[in-house]
Amino acid sequence: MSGAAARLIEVRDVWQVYGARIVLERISLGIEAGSFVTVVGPTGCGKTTFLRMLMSEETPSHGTIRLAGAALPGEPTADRGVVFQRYSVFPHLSVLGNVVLPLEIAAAPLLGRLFGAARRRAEARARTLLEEVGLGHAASLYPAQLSGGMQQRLALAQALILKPRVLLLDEPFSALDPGTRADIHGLMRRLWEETRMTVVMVTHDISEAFRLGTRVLVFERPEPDDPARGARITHDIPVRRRAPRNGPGDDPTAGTIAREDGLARASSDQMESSDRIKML
Ligand SMILES: Nc1ncnc2c1ncn2[C@@H]1O[C@H](COP(=O)(O)OP(=O)(O)OP(=O)(O)O)[C@@H](O)[C@H]1O
Repeated sequence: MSGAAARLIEVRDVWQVYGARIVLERISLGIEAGSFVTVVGPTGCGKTTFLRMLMSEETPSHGTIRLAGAALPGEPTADRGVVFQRYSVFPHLSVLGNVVLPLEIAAAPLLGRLFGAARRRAEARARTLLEEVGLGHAASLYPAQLSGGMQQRLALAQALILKPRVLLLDEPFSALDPGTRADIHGLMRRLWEETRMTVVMVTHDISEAFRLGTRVLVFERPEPDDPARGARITHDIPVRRRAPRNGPGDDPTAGTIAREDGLARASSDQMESSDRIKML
């Protein structure tokens, strides 16, 4: 398959303008099916705005976004799952109920409920996924009874139950403590490897961006104080991993990340940029 044919998302000359303020300008890129793209950049540079456009929660002021060769639908669709930093799950539903709900809405959009055998099938599917994300024991609990890490595992399960082609993540792990975050990184990579879905993740954490991503995009405003200049993609960095020591079943998040050789040569500029971002 040629590179162009494998592109699932095609962004062409996208701008986003709010009143007199240009937030994003000249954003063009292709995202290959199965890639894990991470987006970093200073606060307020338009990362979430970019993600919201991929979700169809916002329309670009200018330019086009295509998904699988067709114009992006005008509203969010089940083939694009999403997880936010917080509040992705419904507090009044049990853990199981939260994961069954997307199946109910997809199968019975008017009632939003399934009954009898259809409900049992949906619950069995949800329980399997809950086991996969490490929440098999927590199916009858409510979100308020879960730790932050468990809530984000639940949010991932809820986003994955409809098997989206694209998973959009907006700082999903940033509120977690470092140990919990490391665990969920392992889970995220395993889910990504198993499903081969395409992931676009916004993060403030540059080491997380390189640990999880196959490609890191840096958004930056060339003139931060000039409202007439929006952010652009200033660096587009492929990431490759060294093989794990004991084979592919080993720790998928082992921190052995290296840049593509060609880019390593140009990386001092990029590291300066990365350091700047880290400090913001
Ligand atoms: N609907 C809107 N109307 C007006 N301005 C908006 C709107 N949405 C976002 N903005 C502005 O666009 C800019 C970019 O916001 P965005 O949330 O995309 O940035 P970000 O890079 O995700 O920031 P952070 O890293 O702090 O989360 C901000 O100045 C924000 O105030």
